[in-house]
Amino acid sequence: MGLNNENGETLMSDFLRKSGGVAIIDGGFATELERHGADLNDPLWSAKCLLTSTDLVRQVHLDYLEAGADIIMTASYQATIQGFEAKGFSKEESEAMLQKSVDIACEARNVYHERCCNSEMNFTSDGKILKNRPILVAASVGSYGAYLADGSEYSGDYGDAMDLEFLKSFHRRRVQVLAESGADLIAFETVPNKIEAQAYAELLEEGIKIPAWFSFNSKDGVNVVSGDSLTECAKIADSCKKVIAVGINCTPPRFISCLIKSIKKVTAKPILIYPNSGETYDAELKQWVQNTGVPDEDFVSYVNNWCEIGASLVGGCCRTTPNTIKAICRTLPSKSSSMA
Ligand code: MET
Ligand SMILES: [Zn+2]
Repeated sequence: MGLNNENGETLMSDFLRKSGGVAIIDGGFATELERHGADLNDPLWSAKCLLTSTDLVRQVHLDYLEAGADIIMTASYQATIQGFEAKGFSKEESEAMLQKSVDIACEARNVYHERCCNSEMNFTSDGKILKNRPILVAASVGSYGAYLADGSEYSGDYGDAMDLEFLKSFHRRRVQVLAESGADLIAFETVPNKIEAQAYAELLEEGIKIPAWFSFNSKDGVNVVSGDSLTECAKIADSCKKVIAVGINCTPPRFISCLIKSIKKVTAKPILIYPNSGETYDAELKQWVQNTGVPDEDFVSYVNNWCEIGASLVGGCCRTTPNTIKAICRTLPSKSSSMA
């Protein structure tokens, strides 16, 4: 199953239909690698594992598929050519690393489909989901602020001197390489401001052959993290033909319903939602602070409401785990009935 033809929109609606109306996105990726012991204190963050622990990357993808995810996102969130070059890699080697992030996710999908074919049950006794279904690989692209790793990913503040052409040239080659990598779509994640959304939209118009989604983050339930208007950001996504879904990630669950309502006012494209656990990230301490986190059951208690008011792709971001994804699957009537 791919979305890579001229008509990504039709294919997305087809995918959603085959997924039972709501598709499930995976959960936190980098934080899950950390939970398995990876040390990601590095400017490359999760992409460091593309250099050191490819087996773990593949395993985490598989864990999410076995938890019920219909879409897995590659380990390329913070994989930038500039970031690899700063570590002494050549341009060719850096591009090969981006390709590798997609190859590993595709391998996990193949292994998963084999396991499904070899299993007579849609469920194993230890609670794994082995149901043959369409799976998409989304090539993750984090923001310029994520590359800077200085907290601007959550402030959206790139300074007054920032301009559109700079951001386009920063992202261009990575987006081109990922678009040719065999991924089904590009996931622009945690987009912190309007100028970066505009840069992505213009890049997509430069002959990029696969569709994309735009996912913004918010810290007040009203605007995106920079203070730019969410509706203006979502309008940029709406006007771009290559964009097949718009939504929110890495934002506390309590803000989500309000954000869905704002997005819905300006687009008819499918809305995607993958909040974090609600804990806050302290950029100075480089730690998650467990003051406002919600347990999986509470997170999951919101999910049906998000779908009722308009979300059609739901998953989790930082600090959510395969257990969160399993719980999302169990709570969605369309998913749980097909598992019985
Ligand atoms: C800071 S948001 C990170 C998003 C990325 N997909 C991950 O889960 O690692
Ligand atoms: Zn996150």
